[in-house]
Amino acid sequence: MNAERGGLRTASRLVVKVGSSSLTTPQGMIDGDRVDALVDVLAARRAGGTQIVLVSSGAIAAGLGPLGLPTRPRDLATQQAAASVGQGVLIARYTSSFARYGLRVGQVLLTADDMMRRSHHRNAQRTLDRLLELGIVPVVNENDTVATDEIRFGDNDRLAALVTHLMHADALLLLSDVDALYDGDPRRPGGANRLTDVRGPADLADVELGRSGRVGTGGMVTKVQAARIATGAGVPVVLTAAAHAAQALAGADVGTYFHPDGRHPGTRLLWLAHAATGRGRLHLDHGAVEAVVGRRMSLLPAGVTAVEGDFSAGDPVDLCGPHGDAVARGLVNFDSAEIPGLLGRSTRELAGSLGPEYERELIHRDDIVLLEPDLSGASHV
Ligand SMILES: Nc1ncnc2c1ncn2[C@@H]1O[C@H](COP(=O)(O)OP(=O)(O)O)[C@@H](O)[C@H]1O
Ligand SMILES: N[C@@H](CCC(=O)OP(=O)(O)O)C(=O)O
Repeated sequence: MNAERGGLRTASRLVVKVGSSSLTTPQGMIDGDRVDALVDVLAARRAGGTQIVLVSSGAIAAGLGPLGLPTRPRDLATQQAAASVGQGVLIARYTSSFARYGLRVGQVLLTADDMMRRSHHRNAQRTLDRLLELGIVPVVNENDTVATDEIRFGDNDRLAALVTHLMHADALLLLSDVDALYDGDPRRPGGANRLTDVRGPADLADVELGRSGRVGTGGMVTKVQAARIATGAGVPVVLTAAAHAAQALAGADVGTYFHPDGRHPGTRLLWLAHAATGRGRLHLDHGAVEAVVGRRMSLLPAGVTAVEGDFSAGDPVDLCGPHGDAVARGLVNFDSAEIPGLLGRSTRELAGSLGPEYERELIHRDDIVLLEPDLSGASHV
């Protein structure tokens, strides 16, 4: 075992995320044996005093069988109906499985909004902290039944990374039906090579990130995004198969180890960077892009040429350059309906005609993160 992987053995707070494919049968039923096998590993670790937050997918997949659906539905309403049925079945199974060890579980359903808005975020953190203090194993999933297409995570990989950061966990374990990240989809003929370590984006340059299997949603793209969120916040990540969970937690050389890069960005900007996409778009002229991206200044109405979308003050919006590409994301100070009347005007002029409350930036510099133009949507925070 190398010293770095040993950190998983000594971690006192862990987030473990398990994907749908590791918990359900091809017929859309919970695979009780696999749930028990995972719980055996987690309960053993709990007995050693480690606090564990379990982020579990599988609600939609577990709802397919009971609803008589042969495959995962494509439309959101049926997915939500399946999740509504499946989440109950899933949590019941975890409850009885952990009860074999005298452990209780607490169901925590979160939305992207809960991760993004400061007050919700604090609330989620307090609840999870309290559950851990009480010796409960929180079982987290996205609140699929209320999430809409625009604001949902859809996969639980990024949600798990944000929970890791929120809870100041020492490590994140991502469990899937594949035993590691490979340089290409291992299902493809010809085979692929396992990556044992990822130290930064350069190690991923030649990796083909394929789509998900039958019941999962994110595939490797969201797992790598999740790993970047967590490692960017200074937390190591191991990606491996659920069957290797015990070895991974013992620090053995299984799966792929994503090394932390040591930076600890503020929680708020981390949510902003990795929240669901902006609720609207502000189009900036060259000068405004230079000010916001180049000099890290606040965004003033004078540099905005157009606004798109229907959003409220406090919502995240994407800031687009003259070619339409999103270069930054920020929490806007005005409703979308108010903004057209402010565009191109100086704050002094606005204050003179509309009142002193308009003498402010559209987005304050402290509420802006810059976006990387790559697959991750991750940012320089
Ligand atoms: N480069 C890659 N390395 C490993 N697995 C990959 C890669 N590209 C695509 N995959 C596929 O991603 C799948 C796991 O993603 P997904 O089905 O979303 O899992 P989960 O339900 O566990 O979240 C694997 O079954 C694998 O075939
Ligand atoms: N919240 C959803 C997660 C969807 C999903 O398939 O996620 P994953 O298996 O982690 O790719 C569910 O419980 O079905």
